[in-house]
This record gives sequence, C-alpha cells and structure tokens, in this order.
Amino acid sequence: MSILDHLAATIEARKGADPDTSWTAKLLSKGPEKCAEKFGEEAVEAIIAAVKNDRVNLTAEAADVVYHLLVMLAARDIPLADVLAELERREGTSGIAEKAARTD
Ligand SMILES: N=c1c2ncn([C@@H]3O[C@H](COP(=O)(O)OP(=O)(O)OP(=O)(O)O)[C@@H](O)[C@H]3O)c2ncn1[C@@H]1O[C@H](COP(=O)(O)O)[C@@H](O)[C@H]1O
Repeated sequence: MSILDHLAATIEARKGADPDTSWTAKLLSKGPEKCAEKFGEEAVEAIIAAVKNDRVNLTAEAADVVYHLLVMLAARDIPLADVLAELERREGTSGIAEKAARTD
C-alpha cells in the first residue's frame, strides 16, 4: 500500500473518532466547508513558500496540502481511487492538446 493509500485509509477510519485525540476527527467534525477552508489556507502557505523559494518550508507545506486535500475529499466522500483514476485517464494527454480540443 502506498503512503497516499495508507493516509487516505487512516483519514477514513477517523470519521466518528474522538475529536479530542485526533486532528483529523476534529477537522471532519467541523464539516466539509471547514475542511475546504483549511485546505485553502494550507495551499496559500505552500504558495508563499514557493514564491520565496523556501525549499524546506515548501516541502513541509506541500505535505500539509496533500494531507488536507485527502481530508477535504473524505469530507465529501470522494475516494482517493477516483482521483487517481482521473489522473490515469489523463495520462499521456498534453494539457496543450486537451485545451486545443475544447469546444467551449
Ligand atoms: N499528515 C498529517 C498531518 N499533516 C498536518 N497535520 C496537522 O494539521 C494541523 C494544521 O493545523 P494548523 O493550521 O494550526 O497548523 P500550522 O499550519 O502548522 O500552524 P500555523 O502556521 O497556522 O500556526 C496541525 O495540527 C498538524 O499537525 C496532520 N495531522 C495528521 N496527519 C496524518 O493523519 C494521521 C492521523 O492523525 P490524527 O487524526 O490526528 O490521529 C497521522 O498519523 C498522520 O499520518
């Protein structure tokens, strides 16, 4: 099992856990909107680190972003497998070619 699969399974298992002992349970208990807000905050912190070219902080903030992305997905019952399947579907299609093929 990859670390991403393992983390997603841990997050799923935290649904209904004690918010006093689990950060994940605490966040999930506040609802999907709060989880989304937290993901946004962590993304901004990663952006700031990237703009500053602060490599150590960017690595740590990127890990925060990935964790909080998984919490946000769990809050809306979107399985990680669905996201990975979407990435697989896109594999090999350049963003340039995909944009050029759009009709809207
Ligand atoms: N990967 C993480 C993880 N990454 C970040 N965080 C927590 O997310 C919280 C972020 O909160 P804050 O925004 O207050 O923290 P911050 O951004 O560092 O603080 P500021 O800069 O805003 O002051 C911190 O408490 C971090 O410890 C995480 N908490 C848990 N996990 C994983 O989830 C598992 C289950 O954790 P629990 O649910 O707590 O048991 C753990 O074993 C880990 O594998």
